[in-house]
Amino acid sequence: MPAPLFKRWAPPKPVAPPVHHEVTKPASPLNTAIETSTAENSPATKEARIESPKSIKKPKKRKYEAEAHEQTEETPKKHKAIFSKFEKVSKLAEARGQREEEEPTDGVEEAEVEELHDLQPMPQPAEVPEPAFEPTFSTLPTWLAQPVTVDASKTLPFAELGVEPFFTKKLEKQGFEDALAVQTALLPMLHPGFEQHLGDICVSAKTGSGKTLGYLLPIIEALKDRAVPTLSAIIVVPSRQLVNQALQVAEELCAGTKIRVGTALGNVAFASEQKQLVKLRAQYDPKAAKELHERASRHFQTGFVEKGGIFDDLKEMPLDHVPRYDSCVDILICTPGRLVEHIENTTGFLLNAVRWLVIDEADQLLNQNFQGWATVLMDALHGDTPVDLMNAQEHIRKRECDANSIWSVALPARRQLTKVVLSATMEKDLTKLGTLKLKRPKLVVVQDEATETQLLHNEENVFGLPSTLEEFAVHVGDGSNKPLHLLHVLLNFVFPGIQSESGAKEDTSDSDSDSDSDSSSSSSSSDSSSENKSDVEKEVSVASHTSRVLIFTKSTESASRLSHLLAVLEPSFKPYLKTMTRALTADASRKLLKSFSTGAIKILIASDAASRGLDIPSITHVINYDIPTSITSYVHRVGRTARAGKYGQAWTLFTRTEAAWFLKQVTKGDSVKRQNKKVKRMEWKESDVTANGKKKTYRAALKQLENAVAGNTEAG
Ligand SMILES: Nc1ncnc2c1ncn2[C@@H]1O[C@H](COP(=O)(O)OP(=O)(O)OP(=O)(O)O)[C@@H](O)[C@H]1O
Repeated sequence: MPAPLFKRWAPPKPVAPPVHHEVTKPASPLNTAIETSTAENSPATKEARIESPKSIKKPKKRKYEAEAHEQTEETPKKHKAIFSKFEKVSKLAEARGQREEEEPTDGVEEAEVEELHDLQPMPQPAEVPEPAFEPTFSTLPTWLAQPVTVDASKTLPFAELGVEPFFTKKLEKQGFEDALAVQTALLPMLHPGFEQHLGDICVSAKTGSGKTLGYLLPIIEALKDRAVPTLSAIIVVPSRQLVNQALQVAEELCAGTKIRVGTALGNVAFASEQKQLVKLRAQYDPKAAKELHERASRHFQTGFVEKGGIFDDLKEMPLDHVPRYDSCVDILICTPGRLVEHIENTTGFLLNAVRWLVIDEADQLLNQNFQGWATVLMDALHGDTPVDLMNAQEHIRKRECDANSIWSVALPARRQLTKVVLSATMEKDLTKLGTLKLKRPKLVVVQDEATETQLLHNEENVFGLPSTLEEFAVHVGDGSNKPLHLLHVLLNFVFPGIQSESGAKEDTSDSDSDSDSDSSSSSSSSDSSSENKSDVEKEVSVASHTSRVLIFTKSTESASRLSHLLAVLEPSFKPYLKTMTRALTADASRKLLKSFSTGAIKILIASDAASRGLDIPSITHVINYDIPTSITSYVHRVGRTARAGKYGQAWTLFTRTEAAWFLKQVTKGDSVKRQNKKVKRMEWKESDVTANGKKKTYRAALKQLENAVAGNTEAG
């Protein structure tokens, strides 16, 4: 039972001096220390010390004073009042102590005494929980932080979006009934009308969501009645393949109009590409011809004459004629490198009439920025046209501006230029977007409703995957048998039911399922595989199979090696297996992709070069044989399947050393959003993939490959 408050503060009772204390003890420090230690060891003091360390000192001091008062008769008068008070208090404390000893306190009183305890913490109101920190600011500008969002499932008839019947009929013929989500957003923003956005547009929409038609359709509609070609739209894409792909979509839409679509991708000699883009003609203008000849002669005297420039062309002109340059195309689809070459070296290649600049796969293009293409392009677009190449309107504008005429302000604007920047992995990186000199930009984000808040309020880059995509991951140990694991996936999940020529096909029903939480998914997938097997005839040939698989490797060399190994491991694949390498000409790669989309080829092995934009709707499976090097690369690779609402599967083989990055960043990281779906882990025993002599065949195939690399003629 704790002692009452007052008692603890009361000094000890004055005691009668002991007999041997006749002589007053000097108050030496040593004695004080002894006294202190004695007092400290007494039970009362111990109790007080437990209650409060402060309460130890005061009574000791007072005890000493009381003793001193009793023992010394020469107490100064001025301390009398203090001593009398002290005595009163001591008596009071003593009386109370006695009373308490006589009347034992019950629990209620105890509680009351407890309340008087001065060192007990006062009862406090319950803590008000602080709301989690939510920043009310964003480091992003408003247009990036608050994008226009469109639900990925939204579709609308093209006619409702103001598309002319001429084009709606065409689209219907192609099987496009309704506009997809990204198109429902882009068409009104690019069509002239009250919903038109008078500024630039950035678009972030998943792979295979129909971005190409979304930007091409309004441009082609606007140019439909064009009679004389003028370079009005430039579409920049990162690879030759994508140039051809966009060209195909544009040509289908332009059929029946006079719109001319040109390309610049470096597949032909530069001089002939120049002739395809710009036409030189002679214009009768004696005054201008005289001036130009005078300037040309001054230049020829200095010796600094630009080869292939206007003075060079002047030499070819008849008397009193000046060179004039006309564009041969309305829409130019090009790679950035070739575009820069034309801007710098093709006389008369002018961008003064360009009304649309489209940059597709923008994140890749801006990350590479080879030859500083963005800066060169922006200078050409926003800079002044050289005087010799100005059109009539530009000449008038220049004259009025030079004369400081008030009419210069009344002249029509140079032209309305709209930039459309698109990607499935659009990065909110202002330093990169800054090079594009965007004016009044708007960001359009196409996403599933479920992920809306996550994507919008996240300043990090978050990329969505098509909702129709199913992902699988296979751990392949140290990777020494990776080709055999790939073969296992091909035989059992991509081409189920085929008759294996190697006779090495095993049954998946005895494949070991993952024992962790993903095991259900693993077994369910095995089930789906066996369902597939029952769907197709028991033993079908590769030729009649509907699956098409795109296999990604880390380089074109590994693609070639893998192609060789697969052909040896499973000879039935050989006629349907091809490799896409950089060495292929544009024509050869176009033919290859065509036979892949028609089904003449079933397995295409490629490097990352094929990961962007490649649109072959019939691809049913993507396999990452070599793990991608970044999340963006993963998103683009797997996005080659499950396009435009079709079902698709993506498989990734990962080794022990790759597991940490892949599982943490790709399968569980926050950067990839997959609508309550998970990457399914698939596991089987190593013996499953090496059984039936496959290991032996694999070793023989490796040996053959070694010989082939060494140039041994005996190699098969
Ligand atoms: N309105 C539509 N209805 C049905 N299919 C469409 C429609 N518009 C486009 N498609 C089809 O969708 C597929 C994907 O289109 P597209 O290549 O433009 O996608 P993308 O968004 O550019 O993809 P990526 O980011 O991978 O380049 C194409 O095969 C195209 O024919």
